[in-house]
Amino acid sequence: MIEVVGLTKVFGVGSPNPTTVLDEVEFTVDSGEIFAVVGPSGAGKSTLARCLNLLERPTSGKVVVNGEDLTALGTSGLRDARRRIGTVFQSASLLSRRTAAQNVALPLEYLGATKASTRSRVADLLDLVGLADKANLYPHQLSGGQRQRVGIARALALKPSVLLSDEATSGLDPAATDTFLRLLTEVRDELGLAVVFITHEMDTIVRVADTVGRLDHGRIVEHGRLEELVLDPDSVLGRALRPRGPSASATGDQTAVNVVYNSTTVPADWLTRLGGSLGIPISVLGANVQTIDGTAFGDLTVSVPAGHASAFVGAASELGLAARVGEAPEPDTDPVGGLEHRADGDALEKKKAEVAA
Ligand SMILES: Nc1ncnc2c1ncn2[C@@H]1O[C@H](COP(=O)(O)OP(=O)(O)OP(=O)(O)O)[C@@H](O)[C@H]1O
Repeated sequence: MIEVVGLTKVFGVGSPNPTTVLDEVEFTVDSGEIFAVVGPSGAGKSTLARCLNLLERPTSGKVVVNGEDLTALGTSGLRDARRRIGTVFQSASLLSRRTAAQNVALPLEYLGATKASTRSRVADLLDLVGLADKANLYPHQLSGGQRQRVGIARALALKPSVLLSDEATSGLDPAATDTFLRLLTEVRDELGLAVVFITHEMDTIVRVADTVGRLDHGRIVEHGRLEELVLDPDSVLGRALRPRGPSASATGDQTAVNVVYNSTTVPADWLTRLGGSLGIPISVLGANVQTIDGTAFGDLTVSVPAGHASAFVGAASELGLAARVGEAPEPDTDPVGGLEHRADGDALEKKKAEVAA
């Protein structure tokens, strides 16, 4: 379990122009839970990742893992504390002159583990991520997805209780992303990890997250369980998690109504029922239905004859749908920033050095 309490990072403290990049960030991730953090470019995601794994000292606030405040530790304690949080970076950040097995062994060697115990643990870890047969290959001989799996194995080498995934699926093709996400949920379940999953890819969140937080200007401005956010017509995150193409517009004598529902609380034939009970024609102008954890979540815009919109909203609410007059609103903020960003060469080298240190 990881608890983040009042986490604040100010760059340039004491300078004339200090910059507050993280501002009282708070969240808790239980063991066995995946918490996704999403936010536009510049929101503070990388800084949050670096403060969580203590590569960066927060200005104030706490990072508490299984009851122990890691931020209170001195420099020598910090080295040990880092072991409790394993990190998978963007582009895996493997050392190019080491084989897959040697990369996974790195944290163990650093810890001073014996050669025999390192060999056995590395074999187990590569087996866990499905790469036992690639142990002696170098990073350039592996696919991007395989490199990320080596990254997971390395992050798990010291048996952390928290796994931090920092834009780890950026740049992976859909199949490799699928494999990575499946592996993430498997290790979460098998090892009971608390996972902090930092990303700008909303579709990955829908597939793995239990809870989601939206970071904006260094603050968590929205936070909740995935299913609740998806069903909330007023949530910026919810709208971004329900991607939908443009809807047709309601014609002159019709009114558009936006409807959001989930299949566990709404009868499957809700549309027919509403049309029948109200005695009006209902047309679908646009729709998205997606399945999260076996439950279908729908977001529709329908048109009803003008003058019947309020009656439709009332009847829909009685059936358990969230309905309101108007088209589905566009997000007022783009929570993902819409950018693919990749670590540049220097940043990668820096991260590699940090991992190796
Ligand atoms: N060392 C630093 N000194 C001063 N400002 C910094 C420093 N590092 C980051 N920042 C600023 O903090 C803000 C957040 O940066 P950060 O890299 O954490 O955002 P991000 O959400 O990860 O962005 P992106 O998605 O584009 O990578 C930015 O405005 C950035 O300029």
